Amino acid sequence: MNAPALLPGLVVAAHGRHCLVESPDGSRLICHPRGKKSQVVVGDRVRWLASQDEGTVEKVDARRNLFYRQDEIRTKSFAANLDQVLVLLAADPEFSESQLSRALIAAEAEGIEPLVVLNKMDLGEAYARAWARLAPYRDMGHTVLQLGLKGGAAPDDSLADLQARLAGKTTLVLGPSGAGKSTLINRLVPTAGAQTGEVSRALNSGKHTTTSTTWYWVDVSRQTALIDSPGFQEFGLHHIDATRLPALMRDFAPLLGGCRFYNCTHLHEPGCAVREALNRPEAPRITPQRYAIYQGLFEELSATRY
Ligand SMILES: Nc1nc2c(ncn2[C@@H]2O[C@H](COP(=O)(O)OP(=O)(O)OP(=O)(O)O)[C@@H](O)[C@H]2O)c(=O)[nH]1
Ligand SMILES: [Zn+2]
Repeated sequence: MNAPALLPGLVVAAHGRHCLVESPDGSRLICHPRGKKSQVVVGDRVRWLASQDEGTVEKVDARRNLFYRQDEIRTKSFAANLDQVLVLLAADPEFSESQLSRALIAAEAEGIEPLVVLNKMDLGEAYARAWARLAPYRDMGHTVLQLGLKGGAAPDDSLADLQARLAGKTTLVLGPSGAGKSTLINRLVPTAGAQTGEVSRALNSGKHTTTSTTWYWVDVSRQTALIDSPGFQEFGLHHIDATRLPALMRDFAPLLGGCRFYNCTHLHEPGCAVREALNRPEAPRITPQRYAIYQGLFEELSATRY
């Protein structure tokens, strides 16, 4: 007897020991990974085998990239095969530069293009302040877009610009609570509610909890996808070695090689090009905020791990 054929599929949600796999025809079914080797994450392309009304994931295709972050001490969440990461911030609540920097470093480490978006354009003064705090990120070469999802501050133009950048791509959407992540997804994905309902019914046996990472198709032709992932607050970078940090920070990277010592940590060495750029008024510059973030992360990632 021939071995049964493995079927191709895409992981659109994962929860505990089971996941939801979508076939090329759009149909979805619950699969269980076979053994530890086939641990899957959202965005994985897999080969699966039907078994009664469910299936088993037999093989995970090689990943183009894998986006890591750490929710708690031990729980890590991932998504794979991403084209870009959208970090959604808002004028209010005030965003944390540390969280933003961590997300940017995590994306850079996997070669995934980050896109920073500042929402709530209608909040005049607070918006101007938040936009100014993002100036260093624009200067270091990040794409930073304006967005107004509510309040009539030219919202349609800003949304159209963002939509054009998402088209045909798979984008992971991250952001602190209250920035407008759900508002954005509901605007871009008219069927988001139905898609979420289907996933929670399949994976959480009826409980409407959106605690897991979820894939949304934006268009009926299934070319554009958004992945919604909770847990931006605790953004651990434990998979990154401290010495890699400067190369992953776009304001630090161009200065590397200008230090007197080839293995400069940029913390205390004389003749350090990074520290010379600190407080400089014009580019290339390192702001005190970014330098403090680097110092903190360096210490965090150099600490002995058990
Ligand atoms: N003023 C203003 N409020 C907005 C805008 N976009 C979203 N909001 C509001 O901001 C609040 C938070 O939006 P959500 O979409 O729930 O934010 P979220 O990021 O999903 O937050 P969590 O569900 O806590 O993760 C809601 O009351 C929205 O109506 C905007 O452009 N301007
Ligand atoms: Zn240095």
